[in-house]
Amino acid sequence: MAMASIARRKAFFLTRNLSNSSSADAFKFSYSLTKFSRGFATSGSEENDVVIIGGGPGGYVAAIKAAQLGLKTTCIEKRGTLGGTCLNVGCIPSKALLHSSHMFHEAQHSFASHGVKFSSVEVDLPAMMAQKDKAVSTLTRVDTVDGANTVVKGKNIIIATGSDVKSLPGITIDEEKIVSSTGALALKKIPKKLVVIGAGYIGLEMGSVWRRLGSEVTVVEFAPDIVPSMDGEVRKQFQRMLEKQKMKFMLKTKVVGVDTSGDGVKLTLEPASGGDQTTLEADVVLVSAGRTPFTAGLGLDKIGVETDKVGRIPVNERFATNVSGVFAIGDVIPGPMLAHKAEEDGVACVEFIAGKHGHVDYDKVPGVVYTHPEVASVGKTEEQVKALGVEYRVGKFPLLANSRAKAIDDAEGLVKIIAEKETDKILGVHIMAPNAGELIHEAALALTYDASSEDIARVCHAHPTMSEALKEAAMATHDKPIHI
Ligand SMILES: Cc1cc2nc3c(=O)[nH]c(=O)nc-3n(C[C@H](O)[C@H](O)[C@H](O)COP(=O)(O)OP(=O)(O)OC[C@H]3O[C@@H](n4cnc5c(N)ncnc54)[C@H](O)[C@@H]3O)c2cc1C
Ligand SMILES: NC(=O)c1ccc[n+]([C@@H]2O[C@H](COP(=O)([O-])OP(=O)(O)OC[C@H]3O[C@@H](n4cnc5c(N)ncnc54)[C@H](O)[C@@H]3O)[C@@H](O)[C@H]2O)c1
Repeated sequence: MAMASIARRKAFFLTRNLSNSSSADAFKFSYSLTKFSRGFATSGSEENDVVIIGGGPGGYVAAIKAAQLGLKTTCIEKRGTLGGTCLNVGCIPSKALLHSSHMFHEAQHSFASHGVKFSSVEVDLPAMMAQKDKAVSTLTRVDTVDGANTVVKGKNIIIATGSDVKSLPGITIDEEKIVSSTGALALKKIPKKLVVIGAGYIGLEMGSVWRRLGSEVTVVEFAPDIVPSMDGEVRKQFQRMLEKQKMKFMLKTKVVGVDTSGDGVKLTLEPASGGDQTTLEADVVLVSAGRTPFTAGLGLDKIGVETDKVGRIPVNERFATNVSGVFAIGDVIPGPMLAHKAEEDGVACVEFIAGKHGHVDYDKVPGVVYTHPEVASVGKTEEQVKALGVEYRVGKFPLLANSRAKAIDDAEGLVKIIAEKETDKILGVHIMAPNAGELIHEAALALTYDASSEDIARVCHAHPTMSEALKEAAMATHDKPIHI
């Protein structure tokens, strides 16, 4: 039993494996604790202004913000470390492996053309995993303290319990042969054949990691397209690029059975619309068909907090649930399941609790797939704009015409801007580029301030940078680009 505190931040964090107490009040939990930091924690019957359940990007950010606003705050986390899914088994370890595997791939396939030669290059998987673990552990600071049981009370409760992998009927995740993202981040050897179920964020990122390290990767996707939420034109180029990297796709296909009785796994597949079955063999199968809100053990029904048919907790614009004093944020509520969105929820939620104003615009939350090149977007896709019946213009600029991308010989991709025809207001920006996840924020800022494509085009951009591709695409939207 442990307590974690981030003393310099003044919020108070408890980490302990929490299960619902037998009490009818679902939010009275017992803890072993107690050591308090800077007067922001509570003890025994002392009441907090805010109690936050879950120490992921939603919960811990809400806790820090609440403490900054002078609210007496306790954040309860059942893991031994803060950071939630994102830091422990999500964003950070996956980006560490994406980076390491990209370096290996570059060393194998690109260094020689830059005049960097060596006789051989090999993967040291334990060292790669150790580097990933170091990235995680240096970000999860925890001081643990044992103590006696107590009850934590709060005037306001924020549920920030996140999400868990969505299981598929008839497929049991054992984290060895059939893995979730958590298992895929910690494989002990490189699988010869990896089958990925679901061509979404996790499938394409983790599929890329293992493909670069040498696995044959086949992605089975139920929908007709990969990453169904992505702009159609960008998605087509993205798929072609992944296929060039030798990732195989079986679209409009569903997995209807798995047999793990032999050495590997035998999958039975069927067209999504029904038809003849086929089989596929794998050493490891990654289940990445989405994530589901996690509220197990909270006893929400006991206090009457409603959930929708997929288990999410509906909230209003102030993040309030249907029960007074109970709020919810992050993956457990509707909206994109992204760490930065959970953080924004957390900040806005406690601002409301503190009597201030908060705001999160889900239409302007950037999304990034951290493959190589990365694919990032903010705002609407062309399909969404069309469906709204808005008249629009599209401006595009290929990376092939960008001097920085050419200089570093990494010029696959494009910038695409969609703007309202009448006003030139930017409605959506989609970027496929090596560093698209960084480039997208200029577009996010532009959308937030209702900028026009001309506004971006008239900003002086440093040369040579890939950001110039955004400027040129903006020029192409309302006028003409210079360099094509
Ligand atoms: C492999 C992978 C890669 C990802 N990569 C990215 C990325 O690159 N960028 C991005 O934006 N998003 C990414 N995500 C998504 C991101 O991790 C989530 O959107 C984010 O973590 C949600 O934050 P949260 O605070 O809502 O929930 P979580 O991070 O899930 O945190 C919830 C916390 O609550 C705790 N908890 C649950 N129940 C209780 C309880 N009863 N008592 C106490 N504590 C409890 C859990 O232990 C957990 O630590 C990734 C996800 C995965 C799986
Ligand atoms: N870079 C990032 O920001 C990042 C990285 C990883 C995860 N995440 C977050 O984590 C969440 C979960 O990721 P994910 O990749 O599991 O989900 P996802 O929603 O991104 O993709 C799931 C894919 O699986 C497909 N699918 C669903 N059921 C299927 C079935 N039975 N057979 C075959 N395909 C099926 C869906 O059509 C979809 O394309 C995402 O929503 C994302 O927000 C974000």
